[in-house]
Amino acid sequence: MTGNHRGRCDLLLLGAVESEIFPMVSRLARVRRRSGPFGDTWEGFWGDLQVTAAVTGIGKVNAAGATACLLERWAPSLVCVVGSAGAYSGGPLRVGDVLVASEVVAGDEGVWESRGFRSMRAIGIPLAHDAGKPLFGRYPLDRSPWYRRIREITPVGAFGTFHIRYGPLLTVGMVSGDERIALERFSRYDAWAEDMEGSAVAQVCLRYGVPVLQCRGISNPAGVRDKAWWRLEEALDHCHRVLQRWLDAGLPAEETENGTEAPPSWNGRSP
Ligand SMILES: O=C(O)c1cccc(C(=O)CC[C@H]2O[C@@H](n3cnc4c(=O)[nH]cnc43)[C@H](O)[C@@H]2O)c1
Repeated sequence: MTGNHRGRCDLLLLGAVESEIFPMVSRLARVRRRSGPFGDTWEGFWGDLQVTAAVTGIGKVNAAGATACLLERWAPSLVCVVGSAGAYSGGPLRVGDVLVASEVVAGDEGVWESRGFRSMRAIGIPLAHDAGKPLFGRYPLDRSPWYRRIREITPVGAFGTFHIRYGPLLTVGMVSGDERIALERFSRYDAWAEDMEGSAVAQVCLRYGVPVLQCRGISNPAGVRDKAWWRLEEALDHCHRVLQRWLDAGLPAEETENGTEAPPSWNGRSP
């Protein structure tokens, strides 16, 4: 089915490529596929939760375009990004671990001079605003009730054979191509891992006032291009297991004394 469908969902699940969302789509009930301007969506149910899943394509432009288009059409209560990431060796993550982003950092914006880089903050130009406060490319994801809830459902530490950690994720347009670049990014941005979509999705969600969670399995050490070191399938499987635990626990409904609370807008603010 194609067209300009508009609807609503509790959860919008986004991955850059099909393998990042298909295992979750296959676990939904009553799945229905629809074509849209940014590719196909899959609508289904996880218990009572109405879930829409979509593939954004790789990189920030694909991710931002798809996110804006999907938010317009589906008005989700919550967005969740799943996928893989490369871990910086100076941080606590190892291949197979799962990183839940406490903040996502835009790693490409700023000024590149012969003597080094200057951040958006250093040049005084914000990339977005949250409740009137300028944001220069670091988007906190740890202030929503959903983030607090998932920390309770899946606390830091061992989860079967791997570890779950909560920490900063850097988004880059160009993957770290060797260990020197990875080390430089680790020191400059104070992030534990890198991906290619996270900050773009967060920035668009911020503009729409929709909260977002981001969960990535570590597929490789950042800066290592030799695929013999990569464990992509394992990383995605671990990421999906964590997401499944959240969904089984009833995300994204926010239970309160009075029943289900209206979702707060971005960053835990009230609408
Ligand atoms: O060919 C390479 O050297 C290479 C190195 C790292 C990643 C790629 C990709 O094409 C994967 C991009 C895809 O996966 C996420 N991802 C996974 N690991 C990393 C990483 O180390 N650095 C940045 N992104 C990574 C990313 O979000 C994309 O969706 C190729």
